[in-house]
Amino acid sequence: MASALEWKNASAGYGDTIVLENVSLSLTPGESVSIIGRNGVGKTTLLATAMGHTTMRGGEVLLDQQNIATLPPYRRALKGLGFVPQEREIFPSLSVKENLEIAARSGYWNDDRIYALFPRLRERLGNMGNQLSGGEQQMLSIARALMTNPSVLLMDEPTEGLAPVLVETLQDVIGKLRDEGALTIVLVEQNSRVALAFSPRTVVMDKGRIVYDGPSQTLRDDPERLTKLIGVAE
Ligand SMILES: Nc1ncnc2c1ncn2[C@@H]1O[C@H](COP(=O)(O)OP(=O)(O)OP(=O)(O)O)[C@@H](O)[C@H]1O
Repeated sequence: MASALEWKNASAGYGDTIVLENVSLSLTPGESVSIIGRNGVGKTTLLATAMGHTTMRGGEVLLDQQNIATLPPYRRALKGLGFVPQEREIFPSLSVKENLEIAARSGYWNDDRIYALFPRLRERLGNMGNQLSGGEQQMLSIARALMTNPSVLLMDEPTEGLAPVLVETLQDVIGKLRDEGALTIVLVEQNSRVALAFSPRTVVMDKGRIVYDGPSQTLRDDPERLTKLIGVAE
């Protein structure tokens, strides 16, 4: 099947530093994949390279089979790449409603669908971005990306720093997104339990390369192998 998003022999980094080395990864439309790996192996850089926030040294990034590697980030967003950054980056002096409105583009995701998915945000519509808990900020960051009606959603460690109960809420939300089936989703996740539960396919990165790309079940069934791959038992 044709790919929705593909990194093709992608090498990329920051200035003279190369972080990603010849990475190839392809997702079919509607597919979800989890990316795991220890700190600093290049998971964020993989997403940043799709978004155009790194210096590419070779290879291509294809969205709907079109090479987007030379486009600036905003053009990639307009073409259907949605991004939920690790830092959340919501606007602190805009209300929840304004944070959502500023991103809105017509399509499947509208106010009603967003509030059905995130009832909590409906209750906080008038709150400013800086008057939200960490969990609410994370929800707003995902909601804002959805309001752009992307075809591919890249999420960078959405559960980071959240209390266990909020991790569960968020897991429910991203599970619903996955089950709707229309979105292609790349989830970068430190929490390997969350990552392996989220998608049937998991990619493990190490030192800027892909060292495993296969069923999540295989890693769930073989904790020893998982530990070897990511160096942490969870
Ligand atoms: N803006 C930047 N400028 C220079 N080097 C960077 C920059 N961002 C990341 N790096 C370096 O690139 C390498 C990969 O970092 P990256 O953030 O992609 O890893 P990661 O797997 O997402 O880690 P973590 O799980 O800690 O977020 C690291 O060595 C990091 O120091």
